[in-house]
Amino acid sequence: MRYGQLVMGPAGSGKSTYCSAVVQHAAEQGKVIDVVNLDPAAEYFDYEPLADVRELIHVDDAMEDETLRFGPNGGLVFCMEYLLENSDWLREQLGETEDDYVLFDCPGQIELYTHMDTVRRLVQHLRNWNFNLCAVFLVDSQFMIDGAKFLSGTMAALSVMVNLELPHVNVLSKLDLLSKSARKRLDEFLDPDPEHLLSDDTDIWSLKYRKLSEAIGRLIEDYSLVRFCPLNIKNHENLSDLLLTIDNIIQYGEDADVKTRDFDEGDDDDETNDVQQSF
Ligand SMILES: Nc1nc2c(ncn2[C@@H]2O[C@H](COP(=O)(O)OP(=O)(O)OP(=O)(O)O)[C@@H](O)[C@H]2O)c(=O)[nH]1
Ligand SMILES: [Mg+2]
Repeated sequence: MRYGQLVMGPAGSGKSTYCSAVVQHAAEQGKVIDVVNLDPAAEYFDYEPLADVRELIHVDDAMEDETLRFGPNGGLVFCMEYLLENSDWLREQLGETEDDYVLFDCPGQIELYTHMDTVRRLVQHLRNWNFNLCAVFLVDSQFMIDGAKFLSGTMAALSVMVNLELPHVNVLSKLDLLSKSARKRLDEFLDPDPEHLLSDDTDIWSLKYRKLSEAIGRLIEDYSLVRFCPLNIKNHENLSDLLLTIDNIIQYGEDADVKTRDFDEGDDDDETNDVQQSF
């Protein structure tokens, strides 16, 4: 079994920065976590990727091609399709090492996750290659401190959850950038009461669609559909807690122990040894 996080979220939500921080955090504990860049349009990240989709196809290839003539968005969709058609490339790059832990730094084009099936098909491949995956969906906390934006961010997260059918963790990123008063307000959003959140919205559009917004808010609340983990990437403890949550979901660590016993000692007649091992 191998382990992976599919790091997703809107453009600029902090995906690549999160990947670097996780790699560094793991390294400080003597663990190796790799990152695969899946963004064909990436210009900058400061991790050393295990694999980089730009070596297979770059968004410029799709845009500069005389017959394709894509713009940046269509180009990106084309590149992701191309990656799927050439999934053997990714498979080779990933190798077959047991117990590997890989972060997949995805592009920031939200429609790839919300309603297109590109990422869903990628997930299928990764599962076939023995990856235990968790979707990590980042949303910039700066956009989440007003009622309407919070609902819209929540709906985006929900639509990814429904589309991908993967274990899912939502993360409110860039907490370090929030002012003190904004951080206080954020508490209201972490355990949201949508009716209260929407009571501040007074513009005409909000008033007109108030009932609809309230109904959506109630749905999210009543069914506990979406929860967010706040992340201040500069706070080690905070990052540790988040990673622990994710590691539990993908059973990182647990499976590895079980496997050692099952396969290495399964044929061993010495039962006392087995018993000792399990404690
Ligand atoms: N202060 C602060 N800045 C952050 C944090 N995360 C990201 N940033 C900044 O936000 C900008 C975008 O971050 P990226 O990590 O490139 O975001 P991304 O989601 O990978 O962006 P795309 O790949 O373009 O979709 C960069 O200038 C980062 O330095 C954070 O936790 N705190
Ligand atoms: Mg990025």
